[in-house]
Amino acid sequence: MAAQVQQEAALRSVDPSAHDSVRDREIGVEQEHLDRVYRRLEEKIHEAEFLMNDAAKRGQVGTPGALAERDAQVFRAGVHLNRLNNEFEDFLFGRIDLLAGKDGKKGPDGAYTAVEPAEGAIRSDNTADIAETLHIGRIGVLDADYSPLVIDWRAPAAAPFYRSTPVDPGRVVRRRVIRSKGRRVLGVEDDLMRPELTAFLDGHELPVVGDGALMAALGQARSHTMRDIVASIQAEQDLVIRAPAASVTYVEGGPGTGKTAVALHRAAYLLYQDRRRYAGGILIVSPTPLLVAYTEGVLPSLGEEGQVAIRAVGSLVDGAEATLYDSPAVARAKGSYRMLKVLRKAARGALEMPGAPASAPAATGQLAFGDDFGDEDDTQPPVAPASTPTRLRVVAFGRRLELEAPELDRIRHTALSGTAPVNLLRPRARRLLLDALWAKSGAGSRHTDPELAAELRSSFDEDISSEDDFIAFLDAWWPELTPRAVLAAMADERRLGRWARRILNPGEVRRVARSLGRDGLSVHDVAMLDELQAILGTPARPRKRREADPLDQLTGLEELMPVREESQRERAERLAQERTEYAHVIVDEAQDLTPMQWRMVGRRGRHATWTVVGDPAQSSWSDPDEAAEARDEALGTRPRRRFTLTVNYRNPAEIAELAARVLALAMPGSTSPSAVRSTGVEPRFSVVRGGLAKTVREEAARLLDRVDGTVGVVVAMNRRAEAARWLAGLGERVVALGSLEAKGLEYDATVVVSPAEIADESPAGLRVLYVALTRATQQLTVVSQDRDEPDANGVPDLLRD
Ligand SMILES: Nc1ncnc2c1ncn2[C@@H]1O[C@H](COP(=O)(O)OP(=O)(O)OP(=O)(O)O)[C@@H](O)[C@H]1O
Repeated sequence: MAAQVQQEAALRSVDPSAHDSVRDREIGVEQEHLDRVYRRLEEKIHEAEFLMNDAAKRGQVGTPGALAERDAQVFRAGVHLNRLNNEFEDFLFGRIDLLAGKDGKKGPDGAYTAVEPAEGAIRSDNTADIAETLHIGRIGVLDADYSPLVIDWRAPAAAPFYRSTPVDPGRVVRRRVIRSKGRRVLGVEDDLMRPELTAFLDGHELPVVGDGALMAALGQARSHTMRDIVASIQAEQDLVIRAPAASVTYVEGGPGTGKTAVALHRAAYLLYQDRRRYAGGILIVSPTPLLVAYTEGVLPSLGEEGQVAIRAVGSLVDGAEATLYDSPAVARAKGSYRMLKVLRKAARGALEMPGAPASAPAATGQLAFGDDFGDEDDTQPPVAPASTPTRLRVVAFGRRLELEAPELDRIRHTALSGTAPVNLLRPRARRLLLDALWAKSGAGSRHTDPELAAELRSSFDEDISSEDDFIAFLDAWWPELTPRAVLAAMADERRLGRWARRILNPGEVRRVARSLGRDGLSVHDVAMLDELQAILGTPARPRKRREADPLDQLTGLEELMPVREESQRERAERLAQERTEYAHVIVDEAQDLTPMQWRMVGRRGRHATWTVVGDPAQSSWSDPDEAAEARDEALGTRPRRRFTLTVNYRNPAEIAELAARVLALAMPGSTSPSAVRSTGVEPRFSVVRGGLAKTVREEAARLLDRVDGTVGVVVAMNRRAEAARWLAGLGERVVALGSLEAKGLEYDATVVVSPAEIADESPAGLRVLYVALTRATQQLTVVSQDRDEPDANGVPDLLRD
């Protein structure tokens, strides 16, 4: 509540009488500053280049260390300018005007460190002078005299830009957001933190321009990619972004409270704080490829690439990419802890059917999902069980030795006792076979001299191990199993039934087996593959020698300039690809991870610090308690630091209010976040007339006319394909998506089709409907069919007050 009061006060504190001439003058002021920043950067490049040329001419290269430092300086300045010119639309985006501080201490970035104003900074007639002005940008730039021209947004001196509120303003009098493109300043928006104060800057009263930066940002049309919020991060969000990285930072908040945005900005902040530590990589786990695609531009816009991997939960295992959704019943079986027990049995049981394919069919790698949601009744041909050798025959010392099926079974059973990874037990099984054959041969009892007996035994082992029949037998009887092969083996209903006895019920066995017989992998299959990899283990292989990397040989600047930049990025990408463990793991939409997925993600952060963001009210997983247990297991005993975000920046109050009715049904007693703005546009209710397709198409077209940006049409999962057809020809601004795919995304306007259908499609359906209803930034239309039981105004039963 306190946070909301602060927000509202901040938003009211704007001078409405600001004239365009004042605005133009203030844009001019900021333009001058931006010009100075660019001049300084160019100066730095020239300085470095001059030093280098001069040294080269005179042949005075100095120490190798000094030369390398100078080369690096030129390189850094070049990269800076390049990035400023090409990548950052709004490199300089903020400014704060501050009162004099309590003491005169300066920090490493050249700014005063005091947070509170000095006594007497505000005179008794409520006037004051601005003592310090700081500009905030995506990277820091110092002037020739080391005074700060631009402060990096992640530096401590930039914190008041985000933290100051009218309730707790600190030294900040005016906070300004600057909009620029390339080298041109386009606009400014001010918020007054001390509206009661008349402040002077260089003898002139401080001018105030605009309607407030946050509102300007929230009112902008949406595109299909997320924007960074670096210019308007709010105080409660800033606390999370800058929270110390130790242990686990746990963030909860309702829809639209900025959890995803905060998670991404936190990654950039952590890298800035301790780049060396996070060279070990930061992993961001996202629920869907659609959300990955939506968010992956944010970090590059903050100047961070390479060190951060954003991966969908279905793409965490190298070489596997989920392309299918499972039906709710199958997902429940595959995602729960019960599946862990089944996999352990399957990994051991699969040894008995070595004919299983070595790998399942390759995934397509597309972002689209298959259309098998709810198709449990499709019949799939069962996979024919392959045979296991049931007898071992070898010849030793001129005698034929045999082991029959019961003996082989006993040996396998002994070899498999314990929990060691199955693939690592092959040497043990081999030894047990040799022991049994040796016993059969009776040779051991013929020699009483232990030394002679040992020698004989050793040559017996050597002879047999090199026999082709024995090698072929071992390969067939104890093959090296791959996770894919075991998963494929589980597609056989009879086998799966054996492995899942008393764990899954017969209906679950049938459905899971059928789902595993399809082409392609589901998100839940990927977690199973990862678990199997851990259960099976990878036998050690002889190491390949690493090829010499020509980059390791580079020393001179000519090579450094053009080659190094490109190749370092390539190398970072390669390393990121190869990485399986991370220094920090950020889990977005954490409420959706199943126990099996938590185990998979946990393996990637065994030694990591964590940031976990989520909203239990949006969970599409049916058993939250089981998931919480798995989460706690993955995070271990690390201490938790908890934050709650309370303000909804996405939905106008009119939409948030409607969604809150569903929240009351989905999670009675929970509170929804308070919407930061209202648009005066109530949600629209439309009842199907002349067919569902026609109605939805008309409503989507209507919204396309009313908003500048995107329109999302959210349908139950099994209607995705037909919904895409309904919208054909309406253009790229409109998309159809299944209820589960809507997670984390947002649109200017949405059409939610048949709330009852979405609510009924899974045990977590009401929470999924809550997600669907909270995707719009401006307008929402709800289309009802008969099963929604709309009233005279078209309001469906589920959404009535
Ligand atoms: N401080 C801010 N300034 C400007 N825009 C903001 C701010 N905070 C959040 N937003 C915007 O609000 C919207 C919602 O943010 P985000 O998607 O991060 O919320 P969320 O909590 O992850 O939502 P959900 O739980 O529904 O996925 C985004 O458009 C984001 O850019």
